[in-house]
Amino acid sequence: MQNMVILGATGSIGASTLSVITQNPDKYAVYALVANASVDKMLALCLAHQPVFAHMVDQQAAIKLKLALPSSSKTIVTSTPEELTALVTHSDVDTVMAAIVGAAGLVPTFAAVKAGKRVLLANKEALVMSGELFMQTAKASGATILPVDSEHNAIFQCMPQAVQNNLGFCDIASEGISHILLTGSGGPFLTTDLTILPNVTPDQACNHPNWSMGRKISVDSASMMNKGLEYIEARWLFNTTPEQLKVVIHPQSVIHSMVQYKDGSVLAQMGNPDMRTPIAHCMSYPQRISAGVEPLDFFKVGQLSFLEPDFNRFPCLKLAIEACQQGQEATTVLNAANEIAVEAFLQGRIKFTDIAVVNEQCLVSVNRSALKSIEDIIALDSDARQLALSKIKALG
Ligand SMILES: NC(=O)C1=CN([C@@H]2O[C@H](COP(=O)(O)OP(=O)(O)OC[C@H]3O[C@@H](n4cnc5c(N)ncnc54)[C@H](OP(=O)(O)O)[C@@H]3O)[C@@H](O)[C@H]2O)C=CC1
Ligand SMILES: CC(=O)[C@@H](O)[C@H](O)COP(=O)(O)O
Ligand SMILES: [Mn+2]
Repeated sequence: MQNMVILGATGSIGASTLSVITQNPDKYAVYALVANASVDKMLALCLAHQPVFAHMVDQQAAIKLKLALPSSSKTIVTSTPEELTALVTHSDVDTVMAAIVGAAGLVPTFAAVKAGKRVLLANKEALVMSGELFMQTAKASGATILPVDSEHNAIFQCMPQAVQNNLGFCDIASEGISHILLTGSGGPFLTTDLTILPNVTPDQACNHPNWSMGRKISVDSASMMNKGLEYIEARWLFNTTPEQLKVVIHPQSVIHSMVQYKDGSVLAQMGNPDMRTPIAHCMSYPQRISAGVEPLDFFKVGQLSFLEPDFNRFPCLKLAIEACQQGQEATTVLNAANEIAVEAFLQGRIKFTDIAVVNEQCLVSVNRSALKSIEDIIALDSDARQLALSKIKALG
């Protein structure tokens, strides 16, 4: 039996994880559920899964949850940052699903890594901000990192055992690999007339053609910043050089990524676009369990197609690839700026096309210094957020 903590339990990945747990009750137990402020969702999850702990980052939400739980409930409600660290590092915990959205996921995810847990990593922003330190810390603590993000999970599945056993420090060339092909759908605006892009609405941006996801990652898919963040994520997980990592647009999201070997072989992982597949893979690795996912029907899929990304349409992808080349400071700044810009777009304060403008302005002008610790990274993240807010204000 694996005892699990689910960071981001009320979100899309949280729901998929709990669905896989429900289908495999003999293998997994819910130790703790963690969210920010969604009291009603958390209450429903507590009643259904009866975790030992329910943690709400928002203190008012924690108070409301305590009042709403029936007196018969044994779930303990917590709320302070110290209590959250204690939860994820507790000796009873085997596995932590890291699925808080954005930079907010960094501290608890990093605590789980430092404590040597089995960490199922969906929160790509944590790796974008702290990749080098994250992988070094995992090596030192003996934590097992398993990639949940569908592309990275696909790449992982197409890698030889030696790479799977040495994430972050592998030499993929010596394993006969020439390239990783990171696939992306191109999102809802792949063929939209460029003159219309400044006027698209948040709901249109969140209307992903293939995946049902939270709003932040959905906007990132629409701008292809998601693929940029994933490019950086892949760089750290698979220790790649720029020449070893290529982005391919694949609008159907049936192939979740590929690995090209020097003998000409290309290994691809495929499946219906349903996050329960990579989640179940990570939960049971190296075994396999049922995930409740419909088998892929190739006759229904019909055609698979591939395109080269157009940086004119998707400037955020170019910015992220450039930031990855520049290093950890640049990727931390870009991630922070993007979170602020996406939130402003979702609130109707800036245009969709302004997201790339804010990101670029922050990337060129933030004051960067060497990042040696999580505290340094958080300080830079905070500065970049302030800068992004000032850039948004200046846009009018
Ligand atoms: N959805 C998907 O298919 C995929 C997602 N990912 C990654 O997984 C992560 C989660 O995405 P997704 O599930 O779509 O996001 P959602 O928006 O659906 O869920 C976000 C979760 O994070 C919680 N949260 C938000 N802010 C905080 C905070 N400050 N402290 C603690 N918890 C917080 C939310 O709690 P509350 O409800 O209380 O606000 C919620 O549980 C992201 O990093 C995303 O990039 C990666 C691949 C695929
Ligand atoms: C499901 C998942 O992993 C997402 O990150 C997904 O890849 C988003 O789709 P895009 O390929 O459009 O970014
Ligand atoms: Mn992905």
